[in-house]
Amino acid sequence: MMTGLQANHFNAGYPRKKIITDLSIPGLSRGEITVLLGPNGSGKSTLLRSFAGLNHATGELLLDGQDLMKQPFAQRAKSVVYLPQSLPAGVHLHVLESIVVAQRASGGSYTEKGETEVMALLQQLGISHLALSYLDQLSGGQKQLVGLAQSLIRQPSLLLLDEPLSALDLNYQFHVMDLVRKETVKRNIITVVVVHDINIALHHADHVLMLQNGNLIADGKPDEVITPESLAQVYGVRGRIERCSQGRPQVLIDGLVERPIY
Ligand SMILES: Nc1ncnc2c1ncn2[C@@H]1O[C@H](COP(=O)(O)OP(=O)(O)OP(=O)(O)O)[C@@H](O)[C@H]1O
Repeated sequence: MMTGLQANHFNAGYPRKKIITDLSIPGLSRGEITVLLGPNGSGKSTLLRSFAGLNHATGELLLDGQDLMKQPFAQRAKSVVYLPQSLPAGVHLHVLESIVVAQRASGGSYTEKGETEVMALLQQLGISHLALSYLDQLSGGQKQLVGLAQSLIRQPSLLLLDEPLSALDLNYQFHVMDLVRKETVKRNIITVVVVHDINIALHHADHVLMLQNGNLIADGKPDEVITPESLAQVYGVRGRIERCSQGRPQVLIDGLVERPIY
């Protein structure tokens, strides 16, 4: 049986607006982080939400050979977790309660072992001191970390994170991507993360997908996908790939291409 995630002739969008058309992804492996890149409005959130069954979509979406599109929503929600760009506002629960609710939503029950697991996760994320704080009293970055804890505790096979770093400082961005990597490997799950920072993708991704106008225009290893040519074509910028002192590639942007594509 083929393990991992595969999409065939996948279409997604809104009642009067097709966004993703005839997209095929040959394979995203378990134990790997895939970063989904693309300009604003290119369809990244639409694609992630439709993988989670939250948007209208057609086509085939195979998780370990099983077509998620044929599963009832409740069944799909046991293996696929989508973390939106921001948590819903006005939820008057404290952090611990909100994570217990997430755990129960996936069929888990709050046992002593479960409680130890929740506290260990909060500790790893550096937010155990916030366990009894109310969600609506947290900073944007703290809310993102709680959202990540709620997602991980649900033990998905497919973890979809929509801009989980956008409110985090530089140190936390690295810390969180490191943690996501460890959890992805330890739990042997498929993780797809939307980020805008190309250097985060170069540094942390095993695999990169690049979207433009709802089309998948590149799919491969970070240094195969992130090239001066793709940066010019997709983002309309002139970029160089240089090596930092530790030999890692990083992108430097010199300016816009003369005739921007968009
Ligand atoms: N609920 C909706 N109804 C109709 N059109 C929508 C809806 N949500 C998004 N769109 C449209 O779908 C297209 C893709 O939006 P999407 O949010 O998927 O892009 P994105 O790549 O995630 O963008 P960003 O980087 O800005 O978050 C845009 O043209 C947007 O206007």
